[in-house]
Amino acid sequence: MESERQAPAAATKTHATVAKPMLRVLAGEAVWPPPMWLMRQAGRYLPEYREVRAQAGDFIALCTSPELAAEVTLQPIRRYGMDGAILFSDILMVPWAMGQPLRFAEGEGPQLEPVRDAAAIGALDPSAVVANAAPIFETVRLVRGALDAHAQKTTLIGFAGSPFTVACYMVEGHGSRDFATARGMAYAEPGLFGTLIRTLVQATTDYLLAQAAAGAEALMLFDSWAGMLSPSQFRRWVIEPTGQILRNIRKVNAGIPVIGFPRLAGPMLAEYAQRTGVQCLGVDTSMDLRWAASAVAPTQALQGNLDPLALVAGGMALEAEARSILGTMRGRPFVFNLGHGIEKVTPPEHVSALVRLVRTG
Ligand SMILES: Cc1c2[nH]c(c1CCC(=O)O)Cc1[nH]c(c(CCC(=O)O)c1C)Cc1[nH]c(c(CCC(=O)O)c1C)Cc1[nH]c(c(C)c1CCC(=O)O)C2
Repeated sequence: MESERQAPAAATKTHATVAKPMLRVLAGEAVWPPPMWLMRQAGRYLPEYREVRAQAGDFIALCTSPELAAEVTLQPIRRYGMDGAILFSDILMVPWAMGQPLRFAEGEGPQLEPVRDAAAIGALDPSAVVANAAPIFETVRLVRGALDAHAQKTTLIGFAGSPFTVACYMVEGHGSRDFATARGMAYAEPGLFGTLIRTLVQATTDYLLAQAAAGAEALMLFDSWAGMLSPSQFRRWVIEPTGQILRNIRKVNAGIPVIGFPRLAGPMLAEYAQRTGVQCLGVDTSMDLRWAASAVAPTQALQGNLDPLALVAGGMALEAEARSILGTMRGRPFVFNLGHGIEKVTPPEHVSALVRLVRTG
């Protein structure tokens, strides 16, 4: 879309999806009150999620059981009427689908068999992702079918991790404060690290396009650890691969909007916004929204950035933070969200209070 102000909804009614508030925002329109959803909105803070999770057994089984994964995707939509439904899966399902052994150990987070040399990286099979991730695309089909059946205005969001963040876990083998092994490899063996990133660009392109073909209406790239990089490394390992994925997607799917979330990017957000081709920028809690609005094009949407801990606290602290965000973003294409994933200790009724507050603008 060329300008902030769009034709009235009536003029575009022939395309039912255009009326969905989140898609209008991603197309550059300042819809008010803003559409909202929350990162990690399906998860352990919801008793109904914990029930299905227990039924599924382990986390990967849940991600690869289409009926159960569709059910947990829809739980926060039923409970809160969110404008966005994010596919229930995980960014590490791409390495899993390329053949890297993965498990989610209780209380320890993800554990992967690290890939640190040419043999291990060469053994990864990006061309196997679409076949191995078939149950995940089936989840997308089921969720989209359920949303369409109820003529819901909720937008179905597909996602992947960005190559850099996924590579961090693949090289390190687990979560880390600083991902020093992965970032060290990027400096010491840029050719090898580059091979891993290129493998991930291919796998991620295919994976996202398959989600779009199955019914995802928007896509999001999570780059949780982008903010650890120096500016030159950020250009090389975040902006370039993300831009490549966007160009690859555009060759096949000209229209699907993409949200990029380079967490803790700071002032590098401006270059990321200009050069990657994303329609919307996810902004983390640390970022001043007024600055972010000045750093991106007026038709580029912003999404964020309530502190997940304000949502845990609730009450006046939550209200003040949420109102400040709304006041700053009024008049711009904006999707209300958290600045990072919801905390598992979040009282579900605080989410209800937030939804009421945002809905009244
Ligand atoms: C880095 C990252 C991961 N996964 C993800 C990221 C990027 C966003 C971020 O920075 O938080 C993204 C993600 N993970 C999950 C989703 C599902 C959709 C949603 O947002 O509701 C999404 C979009 C489910 C999940 N992914 C995970 C859970 C918890 C598993 C469980 O239920 O036991 C869920 C609901 C596990 C996971 N997955 C990952 C870690 C580090 C962990 C362990 C930490 C934790 O347990 O919260 C990797």
